[in-house]
Amino acid sequence: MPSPSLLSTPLLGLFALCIVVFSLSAMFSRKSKWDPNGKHCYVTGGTSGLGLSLAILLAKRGAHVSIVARNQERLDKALKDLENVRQSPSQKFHGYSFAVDKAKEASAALEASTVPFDGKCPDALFLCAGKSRPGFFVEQTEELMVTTMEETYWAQAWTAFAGSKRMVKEGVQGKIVFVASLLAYFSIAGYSPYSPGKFAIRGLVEALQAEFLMYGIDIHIAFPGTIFSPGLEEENKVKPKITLKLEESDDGMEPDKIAEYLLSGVSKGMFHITYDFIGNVFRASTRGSSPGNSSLLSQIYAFIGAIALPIWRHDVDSKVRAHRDEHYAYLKEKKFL
Ligand SMILES: NC(=O)C1=CN([C@@H]2O[C@H](COP(=O)(O)OP(=O)(O)OC[C@H]3O[C@@H](n4cnc5c(N)ncnc54)[C@H](OP(=O)(O)O)[C@@H]3O)[C@@H](O)[C@H]2O)C=CC1
Ligand SMILES: CCCCCCCCCCCCCCCC(=O)[C@@H](N)CO
Repeated sequence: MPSPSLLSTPLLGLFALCIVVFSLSAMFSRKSKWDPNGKHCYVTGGTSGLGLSLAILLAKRGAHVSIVARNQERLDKALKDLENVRQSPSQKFHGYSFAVDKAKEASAALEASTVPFDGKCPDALFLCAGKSRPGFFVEQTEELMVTTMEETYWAQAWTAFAGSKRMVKEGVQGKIVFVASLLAYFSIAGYSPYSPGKFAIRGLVEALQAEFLMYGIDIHIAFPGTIFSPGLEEENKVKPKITLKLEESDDGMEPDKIAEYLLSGVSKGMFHITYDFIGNVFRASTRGSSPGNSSLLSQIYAFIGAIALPIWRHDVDSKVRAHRDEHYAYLKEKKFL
C-alpha cells in the first residue's frame, strides 16, 4: 500500500493547480465595477417590492432615477421615498404612469423619461415590472394565457425593445437588466401562467447578450426566489394550496436585500445573477454555455445539484401525487368536472 505521504503528493499538486487556475481567472476577469453614481437609471415597476427597493438603492448611490408604473398615487409616494434618500441637489427623480406590457406605452414611457435629459436615453434599464397570477393550467382561459404572457414577458421585453433601439442609435453603451425568477430555470405545479413568460425572458437575454457585444451594451438577468413584496401578498390570495406547499423550502427574502444582491451582480458584470444557495444550484445545473457559469464554484454547485435535485424532484412529485384526490374534489367543486 502506498504511504499516506505518497498519496497526498498528487492531491496537493491538484489542489495547488486549482488555486493557481482560480487566481489567474480572477486576475483576468477583474474589471472595474459599474457605478450608478451620476447615471440615469430607469426602473420599471419602481413603485413596489423589488423595483421600489432598487430605485431607492440607486438614488442612495447617487443615480438619477426614473420610475415607471401604472398607479399614479403609488408613483407619487415612491418619488417621496426617493427624495428622502437624495444625495445631491443635482439628482433628478421622475415618475411616469404607463402600462409597460403594451409596446406603444413602453416606448412612450421611455421617450418621456428622456425629456429631462435633453432627449438622451437612460444609461441603465432595470426591468422589474411583472406580475404573477398562479393557478392550474386546466382552469385558464385563452385570454388569461395571453394576458399572463404580457404581464411577464412583454412587460419587460417591450422596454428592452424600445430601449435597445435608442441605445444603439445614440451610441449609449448602457445596461439592460431583466428580472426573471427562479421559475425561469424550472417550474412547479401552479405556475403554468407565469413560468413560460419568465423562461421566454431567459431566451431573449441569451440572444441579446450574444448580439449586443457588438454595441457594448451589457445584458443581465436576475433569478430571484420568493420576494416578500406587496405583489407576493396578492398572488398568495389566489395561489393553489399545493403550490404554497411546494414553495415552503424557499425561505424568501426582503426586497431591500435582493435589490442589494442584484445591484452588486450588475456592478460586478455578472450575466446570470443568482445570490442564494438554491439559485446558485439551479443556475449551475442549468448553465448551458451562458457566460460566467463555468467557474470552479459553479462546477461545485452543479455537483451538489446532481445529487440534491433528483432527491428534491422525487419529493415534489410525491407531494403532487398525494394531492391528487384533493385536487379532483376541488375541480368538482369548481364545476370543472
Ligand atoms: N414576489 C416574488 O416572490 C417574486 C417576484 N419576481 C419578479 O420580480 C419582479 C418584482 O416583483 P415584486 O417585488 O413582487 O413586485 P410587486 O408585484 O410588489 O410590484 C410590481 C411593480 O410593477 C408594476 N407593474 C406591474 N405590471 C406593470 C405593467 N404592466 N406596467 C407598468 N408597471 C407595472 C407595479 O405597479 P402598478 O401595478 O401600479 O403598475 C409595481 O410597481 C417581477 O417581475 C416579479 O415577477 C421574481 C421572483 C419572485
Ligand atoms: C438543493 C435544491 C433544493 C431545491 C428547493 C427548491 C424550492 C423552490 C420552490 C419554488 C420557489 C419559487 C420562487 C420564485 C417565486 C416567484 O417567482 C413567484 N412568487 C412570483 O411572484
